Amino acid sequence: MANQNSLPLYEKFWYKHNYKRVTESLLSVLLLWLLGYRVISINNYSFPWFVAFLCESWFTISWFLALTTQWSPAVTKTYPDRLLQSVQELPPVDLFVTTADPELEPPIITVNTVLSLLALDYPAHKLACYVSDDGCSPLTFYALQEASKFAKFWVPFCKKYEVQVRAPLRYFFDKPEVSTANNTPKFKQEWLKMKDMYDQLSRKIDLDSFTKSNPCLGEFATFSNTERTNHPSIIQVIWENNESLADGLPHLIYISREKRPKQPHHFKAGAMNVLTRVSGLITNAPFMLNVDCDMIVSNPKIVLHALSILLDPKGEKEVAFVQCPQQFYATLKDDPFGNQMTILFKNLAPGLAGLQGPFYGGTNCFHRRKVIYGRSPDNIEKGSGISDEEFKEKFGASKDFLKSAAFALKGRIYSPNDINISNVVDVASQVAGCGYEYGTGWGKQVGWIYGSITEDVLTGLTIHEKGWRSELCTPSPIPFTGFAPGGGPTSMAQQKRWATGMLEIFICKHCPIISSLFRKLTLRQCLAYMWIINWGLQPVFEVCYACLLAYCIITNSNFLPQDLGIRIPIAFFAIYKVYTVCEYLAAGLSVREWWNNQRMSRITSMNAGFCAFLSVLLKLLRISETVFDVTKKDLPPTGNVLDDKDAGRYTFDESVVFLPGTTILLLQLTAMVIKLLGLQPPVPTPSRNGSGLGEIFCSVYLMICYWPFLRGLFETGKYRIPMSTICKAAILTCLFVHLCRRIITS
Ligand SMILES: O=c1ccn([C@@H]2O[C@H](COP(=O)(O)OP(=O)(O)O[C@H]3O[C@H](CO)[C@@H](O)[C@H](O)[C@H]3O)[C@@H](O)[C@H]2O)c(=O)[nH]1
Ligand SMILES: [Mn+2]
Repeated sequence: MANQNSLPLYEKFWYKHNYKRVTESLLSVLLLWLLGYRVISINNYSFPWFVAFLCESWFTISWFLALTTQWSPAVTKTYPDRLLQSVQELPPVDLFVTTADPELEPPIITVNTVLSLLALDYPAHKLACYVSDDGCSPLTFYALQEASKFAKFWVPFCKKYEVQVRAPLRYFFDKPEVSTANNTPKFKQEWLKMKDMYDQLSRKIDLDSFTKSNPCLGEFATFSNTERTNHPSIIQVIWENNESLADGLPHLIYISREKRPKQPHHFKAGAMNVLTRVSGLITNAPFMLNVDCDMIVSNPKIVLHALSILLDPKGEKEVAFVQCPQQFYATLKDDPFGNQMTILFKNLAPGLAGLQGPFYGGTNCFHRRKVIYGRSPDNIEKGSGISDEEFKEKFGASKDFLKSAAFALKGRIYSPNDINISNVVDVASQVAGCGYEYGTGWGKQVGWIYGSITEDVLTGLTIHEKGWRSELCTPSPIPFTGFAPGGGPTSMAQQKRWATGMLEIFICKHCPIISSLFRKLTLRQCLAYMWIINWGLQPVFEVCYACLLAYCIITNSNFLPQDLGIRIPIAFFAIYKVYTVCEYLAAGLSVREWWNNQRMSRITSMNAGFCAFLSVLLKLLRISETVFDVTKKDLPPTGNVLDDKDAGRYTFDESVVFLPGTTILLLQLTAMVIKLLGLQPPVPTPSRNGSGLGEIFCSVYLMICYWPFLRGLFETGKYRIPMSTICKAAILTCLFVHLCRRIITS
């Protein structure tokens, strides 16, 4: 462990962004002014005025939540060289990869992630890579076996030539890396050989050719008679670093936890808990890095950077986990689907780093094992302080596991020289069984916490509420890159899952407000959590606001001030748009990208967010349960992405997630038609004005935001909104118009 007197292994700097603060304060004043104006103009009181006031109050709250989250951003700087000088021996680190479905997550992607982990710049005998396969797929197993054979050539190649991106998929298809070492004929020869081997590997693990080759024979016999949701635990040691060679290959272990149809398996959180227990029995490293199957390491020194924080004398007492940012690779130009979240991450992550620390993002994160086992920062020095009985109740009945957990909690490294991996496999199968957690603390006090399909944020929250901090680690080059989901259905499903998960957190006993009042979550961190939870709440108000627009035009009433007060929302709108454009330009992004994000944030919120709200309502009413739908991961196109005209086109499917948006669009169109044909009723009270330019402008603006949907009404194939959705939306629109008419005639 680090020497107490040495220089800090990492430092944190808070930076000021006065320009941002001034503009945002000005915008806040405008928002408050608008609310104040609504309250004092008694003459304007009406139903639309009241609804508008309600929605705008909510938008103002959201604005303040975002404001405090981003108010005092910080960055950390790590010093891995100091780390290497100050520690006698580097600690072991367990590496976890999760995959769930060989069709949605092609094994070649998982293989690349695993290869990039095996090739980390860290002593190989201190690393062990565990792959959890929730798909129970012989192909994934076979792919990993082949990958480990390939790794014997690949890893030395990477280390010899200091390759930076150690995933062949990217190394061979990106622009060639330039370095002095790779200009020799020898290098070129080896490069060609590696590329050839990789091509063979990818051909072998292709889904179609594999299915044809009857995969249940020989080594794959364990997979015969298994179904994805009904099979015993399968644990296979694919590669064991027998002689503990520092320059060999890390252990590679395949795990498919037991699944039975009637037993809840808790999706990814359940998989993570199995990984934690199995690795606890085998290597029991005090630190664990977890990545999704598509998150490739693009900075091989990342472990050293993260450990600089975790082993720093101060960090050791306070920091529970180190989160690296999520960025995407081979993304489409100008972010047509608004899902690369560049600006969001740019503001949010440092903002959080300046508070209690970044949220746990589910991937690219280094955890301390004892924190995952439920340790609080204040009982670090004290013993575990609980009886054997309680200990067993918390961690389950496996004696071997209890022993390893006791070691981990004391922060001691389990000396594995008496452990022969192949011998522990039996015990490991037991802790990977689906009955193991029954009646224990797993998922409640220990491990990844159950109850939300964004288990990551929930687990991070339970750690923060114990008083731990977390840190952001952003060395250059960026440590991990993943694949951004495609547009349309995939991205909507993901956004809906996130918003649903956030709401589940809001209604569970770890709700940030409770945690802040009664536990150790700091107030501003609580507001930051509330800000992301708001992804599932704000959509309700957005949908109301959009309906209000149509209502005002259809009934010839107004909700916007018609005197000089109109200048307040106009000023807000103008300043906000100019300010956000500048923010994009300053980050080196285009105006197009800005616009795509502006409009997509309306679309995702009103569709995915609103549906998430409804699905949580259904869960509360016990009508349906929420599920974790895995995001489909597409291989990056081998051709030039920029040439593919269709790549950025919005696609639809039958999912109800598109219904709110389609309805809102039809409503605005109907309102416009009513206005243009002069079908609006006369103004109800003569002392009032009817709907004005303001309402028309807002409605037109909304339709421009919904451009992909507008096109979707007339396109063909997957670019078209399905007829069934259009019909449902049309029925809802008719109902709404009918209701409006009823209200005015009554
Ligand atoms: O039953 C399941 C479902 C998912 N996964 C794995 O979980 C990971 C994340 O799933 P993905 O479909 O890629 O979801 P994303 O929305 O891209 O993931 C983000 O959001 C999730 C929470 O919703 C977090 O768990 C992820 O870490 C975070 O990257 C993948 O490796 C999956 O293989 C499982 O292991 N078992
Ligand atoms: Mn993902």
